[in-house]
Amino acid sequence: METKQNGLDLKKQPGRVIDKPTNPMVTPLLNDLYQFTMAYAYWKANKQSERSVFDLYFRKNPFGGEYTIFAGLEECIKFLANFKLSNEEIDFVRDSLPNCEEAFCEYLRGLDCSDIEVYAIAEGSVVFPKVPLLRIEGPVAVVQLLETPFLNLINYASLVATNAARHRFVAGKSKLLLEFGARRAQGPDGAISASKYCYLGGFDATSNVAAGKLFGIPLRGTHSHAFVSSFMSLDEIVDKALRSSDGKSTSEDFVSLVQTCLTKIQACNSSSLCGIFSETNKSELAAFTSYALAFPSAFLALVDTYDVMKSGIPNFCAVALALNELGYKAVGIRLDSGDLAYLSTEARKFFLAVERELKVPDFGKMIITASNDLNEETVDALNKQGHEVDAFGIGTNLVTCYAQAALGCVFKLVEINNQPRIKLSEDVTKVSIPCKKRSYRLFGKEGYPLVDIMTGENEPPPKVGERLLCRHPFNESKRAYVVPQRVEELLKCYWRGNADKAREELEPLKEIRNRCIKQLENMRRDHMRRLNPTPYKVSVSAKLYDFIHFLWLNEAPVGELH
Ligand SMILES: Nc1ncnc2c1ncn2[C@@H]1O[C@H](COP(=O)(O)OP(=O)(O)OP(=O)(O)O)[C@@H](O)[C@H]1O
Ligand SMILES: O=P(O)(O)OC[C@H]1O[C@H](OP(=O)(O)OP(=O)(O)O)[C@H](O)[C@@H]1O
Ligand SMILES: O=C(O)c1cccnc1
Ligand SMILES: [Mg+2]
Repeated sequence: METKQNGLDLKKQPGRVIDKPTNPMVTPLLNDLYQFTMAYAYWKANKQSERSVFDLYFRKNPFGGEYTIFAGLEECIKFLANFKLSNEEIDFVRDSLPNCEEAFCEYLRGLDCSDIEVYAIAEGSVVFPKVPLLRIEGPVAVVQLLETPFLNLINYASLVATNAARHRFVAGKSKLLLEFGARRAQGPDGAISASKYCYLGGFDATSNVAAGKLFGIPLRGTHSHAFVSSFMSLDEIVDKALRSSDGKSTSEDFVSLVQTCLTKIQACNSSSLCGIFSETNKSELAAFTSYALAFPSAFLALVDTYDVMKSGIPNFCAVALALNELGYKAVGIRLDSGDLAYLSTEARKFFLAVERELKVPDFGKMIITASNDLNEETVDALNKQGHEVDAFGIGTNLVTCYAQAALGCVFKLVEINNQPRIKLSEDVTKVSIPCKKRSYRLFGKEGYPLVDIMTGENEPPPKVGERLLCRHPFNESKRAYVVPQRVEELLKCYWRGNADKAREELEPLKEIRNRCIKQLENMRRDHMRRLNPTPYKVSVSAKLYDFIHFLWLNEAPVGELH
């Protein structure tokens, strides 16, 4: 039987209060039925406590790339710390299993994760296929009950974090990336998880208020077309007074001030301004003016409701100039349709012309935000054409991971009762790597990671400056000697029921995000490029290679030809 901590609450040990999972739906029942049927069958066979080791890993990087961002670990640890089946849940399991004996229910009632150990790569790390992201050890029936929830918590988190990182890569470091996906995400958890993990993957902010509150992610937003089209005319604006930013004076009629500014722009004889517009849409001007009255120090406008260059931009500039006269600085515009390269360039020219003609310092530096079905390809295309966008608002393609539906992490038994296990397949990429293993990242002379290597648990670790043979796990001819300049052990202990032994603390999201950004910056550029990136090498030690192939031959039946 599992060793209990004498009824001690695992999540409330001194100095180690671990919250519940973010989503209250994450309970032991968020599981596949077969985990419970297997748990029952293990229990019937009196095998439930056999010490097992499982690896959680993926087989192929997503989005046609050669890297993945590991995310979701914190939620797994929260799940472990709070793992307990309620009486109601046990009743449901009893009713869901045929012939369930009461003694099994008693066994379930006593289960927690005090006898589980989890070793993991730090969340936010750049990771590669086949290398375990997590190694989970414990009584086989309990570990089996962790498979589905862990995969659920890691698969989407890592996929969307990787998607975010890829968008960051094409957009470049200097651009502001805003996640706008809540309305298009796959349900409430999709929205909350997307906001969290897009931030982890390098986005700057989210429009999702709940995610801002839950995780402290910066909130950003503009306004929608509905706000613009809800206005009919300037006469709707009743309270027209606006105090100056220093509070020393008040414009009693900000609407007239805006109209005067519009006339000023119209009267400019600059070739960049005149001829572009004559009459602008007055209901749009009313909307912008109202928005500025509500947010004089954070004014920005969605300028594509009627016509970007003939109406939206001149109207925005009129309101921005009026604000400027009262000591405020407008923030900028959002473009949500049309040719974003062309329109952003034209908008910038217009702002610069206003700066020059009307002598308004920094007017040319207005922030131009672009949105509308953006994805890696469109951002890349915009870069190639040349554009003046400062911020990208990205929703649907980012949070739904439109380019790839799932990461495909798996959870495989690699050892039980100290006996290594292997899963064979016709497809070599699906053969599991047996044994309780350690893994290391080896860094080269230039500071970049060169190769990840897995070894048996008891092999001596790779040493700096010492030549080491790294072998492809399945392809005999692929091997290389490496002399590492730095060695980093990848798997660290994040959970053990026995709180007296050291384990890694859970980190704030911001630190995880920093790790992700730093590690991505330290990858060799050819692994990162979008077209035909070079695969990063994942290897095993010579000893583990030999053992894998010995076990493979041992387990694979010899065919007979007739
Ligand atoms: N310069 C550009 N190069 C490549 N793609 C672009 C460029 N500008 C915009 N896009 C993308 O082209 C698509 C245009 O979308 P769509 O055909 O729906 O037109 P739209 O501008 O939204 O028109 P509408 O106002 O009628 O909705 C979007 O996915 C957008 O991100
Ligand atoms: O395009 P996404 O990447 O998903 O970004 C979010 C979109 O959501 C908003 O409008 P919405 O799409 O609801 O309306 P619209 O398509 O008419 O602009 C916004 O204007 C963006 O277009
Ligand atoms: O704030 C915005 O501009 C926004 C938010 C969500 C979706 N689209 C746009
Ligand atoms: Mg849209």
